[in-house]
Amino acid sequence: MSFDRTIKIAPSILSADFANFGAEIQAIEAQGADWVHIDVMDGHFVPNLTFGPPAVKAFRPHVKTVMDVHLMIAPVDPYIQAYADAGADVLTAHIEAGPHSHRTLQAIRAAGMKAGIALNPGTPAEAVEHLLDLTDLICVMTVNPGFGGQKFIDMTSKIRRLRQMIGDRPVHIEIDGGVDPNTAPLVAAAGADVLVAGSAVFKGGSVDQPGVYGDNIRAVRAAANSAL
Ligand SMILES: O=C(CO)[C@H](O)[C@H](O)COP(=O)(O)O
Repeated sequence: MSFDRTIKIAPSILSADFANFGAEIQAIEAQGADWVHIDVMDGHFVPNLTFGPPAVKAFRPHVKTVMDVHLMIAPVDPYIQAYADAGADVLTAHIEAGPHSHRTLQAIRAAGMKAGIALNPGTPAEAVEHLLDLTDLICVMTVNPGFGGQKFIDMTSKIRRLRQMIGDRPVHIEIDGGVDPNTAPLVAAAGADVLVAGSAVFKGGSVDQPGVYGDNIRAVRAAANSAL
């Protein structure tokens, strides 16, 4: 996985047809998705339950791009190897999930994955300042995590601050929650390069009408690029 700061669209399969993940992943990739975003929720760190390592392993053969796994679980450390074995390319843990994020990021890299750290809307940019040399991606939540389809919370000043703190390090800033053609320009202008979008990509489409996914992905990408 090489680093660049061009806009990347990462559809969240939280908004896909849960009875048809393989075909949904193939459809979004064929329609221009750059990464595939997988939301792992434990019903404890967030009030919703989704996938575990066996499901992520089952998605792996369908993902030809980047499998971006976002852990909304606590604790994280006991499960890092399981997600490496499942084939995650990027594994992101929340800074709020435990007291030892420094150790967690080291363990994710040691297991052969890119290491991400996510911040809830209430967590300031400075919380990850000591982690910048250990992280490949900072995920800025623009909703309170747990569900798709929520209203965007403006975190543009946090994104700007993070980009300033990151300097010339090869660190992605990913935005997760409420990203659509209206909000994408705000976050792109502030310095984000990976845009997670669930509802905005999957709305109106299906594996039988995959062109809608393509239209939706192009609309988010064009809106983001128009701000650069
Ligand atoms: O992490 C998430 C929720 O915790 C989802 O990835 C996120 O909400 C994307 O969905 P949408 O684009 O519909 O807001």
